[in-house]
Amino acid sequence: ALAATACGSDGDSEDTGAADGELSGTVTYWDTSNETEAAVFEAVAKDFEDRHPGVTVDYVNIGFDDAQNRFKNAAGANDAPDVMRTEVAWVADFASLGYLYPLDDTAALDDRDDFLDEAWASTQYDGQTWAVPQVTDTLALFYNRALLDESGVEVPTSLAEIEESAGAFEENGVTPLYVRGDDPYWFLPFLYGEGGDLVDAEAQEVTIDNEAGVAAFERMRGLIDSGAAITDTSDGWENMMAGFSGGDIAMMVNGPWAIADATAALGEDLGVAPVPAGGRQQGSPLGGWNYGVYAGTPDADASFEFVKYMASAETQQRITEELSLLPTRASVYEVPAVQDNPMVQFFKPAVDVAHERPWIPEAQSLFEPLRISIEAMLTGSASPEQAAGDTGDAYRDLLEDWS
Ligand SMILES: C[C@H]1O[C@H](O[C@H]2[C@H](O)[C@@H](O)[C@@H](O[C@H]3[C@H](O)[C@@H](O)[C@@H](O[C@H]4[C@H](O)[C@@H](O)[C@@H](O)O[C@@H]4CO)O[C@@H]3CO)O[C@@H]2CO)[C@H](O)[C@H](O)[C@@H]1N[C@H]1C[C@@H](CO)[C@H](O)[C@@H](O)[C@@H]1O
Repeated sequence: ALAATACGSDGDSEDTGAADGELSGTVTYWDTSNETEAAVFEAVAKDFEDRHPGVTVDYVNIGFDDAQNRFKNAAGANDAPDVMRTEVAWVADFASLGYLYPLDDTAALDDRDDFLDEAWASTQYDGQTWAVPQVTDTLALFYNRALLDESGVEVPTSLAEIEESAGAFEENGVTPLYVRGDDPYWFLPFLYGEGGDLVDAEAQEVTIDNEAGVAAFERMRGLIDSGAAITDTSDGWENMMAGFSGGDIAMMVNGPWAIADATAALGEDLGVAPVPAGGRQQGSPLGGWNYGVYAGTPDADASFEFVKYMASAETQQRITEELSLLPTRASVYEVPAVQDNPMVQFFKPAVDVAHERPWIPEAQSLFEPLRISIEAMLTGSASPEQAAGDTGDAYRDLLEDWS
């Protein structure tokens, strides 16, 4: 039975025909966070029950791989979770399919002006708000201070400097850099570093196979051929974290979701810096996550109040204090405990200059063809030029009448 009274954040309650202040129902929340993050996100989600004894929170961690398809399959079968951790590039996709609840006039959207512009942008589609921001992120260079000091290497600011450092590291049996070859997101700093991009959404033009795009594939290929970087076409996350945590690899490119594990392994030896520049400039992608409400959620008021609680300044502060993930509310960056967090001090300015992607429904579908082309290049079945060209051809198939 649904008896729901929406309680505003200041405790007043509009009676929606139920016992005063009583919110009831079940909220199933699908989370994609990694193992270390999940411990915190589950505890935070379950604490909602203390505030609303009539509500049961069913926290389900489904991991990241295939999460997008799993939600779409579940929604297509009208069997989706009430609230879904929605990656910034999934919002337009899910909304265009009618799978998300429009949140503009619901309790889920509280103090909307407090959200960072770059986080808010990914929640908008076709003039409406389809999700509420959770965390924002970008990629950075994680390095092991002890290994750099032992080899007398300064923190590199460019891929060329990383190639130059290979000799010094080799003398200590250390590999300079790990670059993921199994996750196309990790290709973006190479692409932006050459002044390129996947597409030009304004001009409706595919640009991955232009001169800058080809240069990016060549830059990645060259870094690996030089011996300065190692990579894999599968199990990249596990291999990267094991090598970096174990001291075999001096540097890795990664995001805030890796801070907790990297800090546990390296402690004070962990340093972070901007991703190294390519041949033209330095650039890193903007990523992140939002809360989406399933369009067919049966206990809508409970789902809205759950999202309002999870995206609240109080909850965001707790998540940053426990995991060093980046808040999406400006007010949370004013809290001393957040201001004093060295990881926030580094990543917030990095996010402010990160490269935004076009929030169009097709945006998320550009990565799989890129992943396939990168794998072909790394396994030697495609030259950098062929890899760029194959990706461009795949994009033109996906994006009808784009040039
Ligand atoms: C190929 C995939 O391309 C896209 O994904 C992009 C994504 O759009 C980009 O924004 C970016 O995401 C960042 C993210 O912003 C950043 O926060 C971080 O996330 C952390 C969490 O922080 C951390 O908590 C934890 O969760 O761990 C997370 C993961 O680290 O890192 C993410 C990048 O990993 O990069 C993604 C590309 O990977 C598609 O959306 C699909 O996912 C597609 N895969 C499917 C394609 C299907 C066939 O079409 C195939 O059948 C299926 O089997 C495949 O699954």
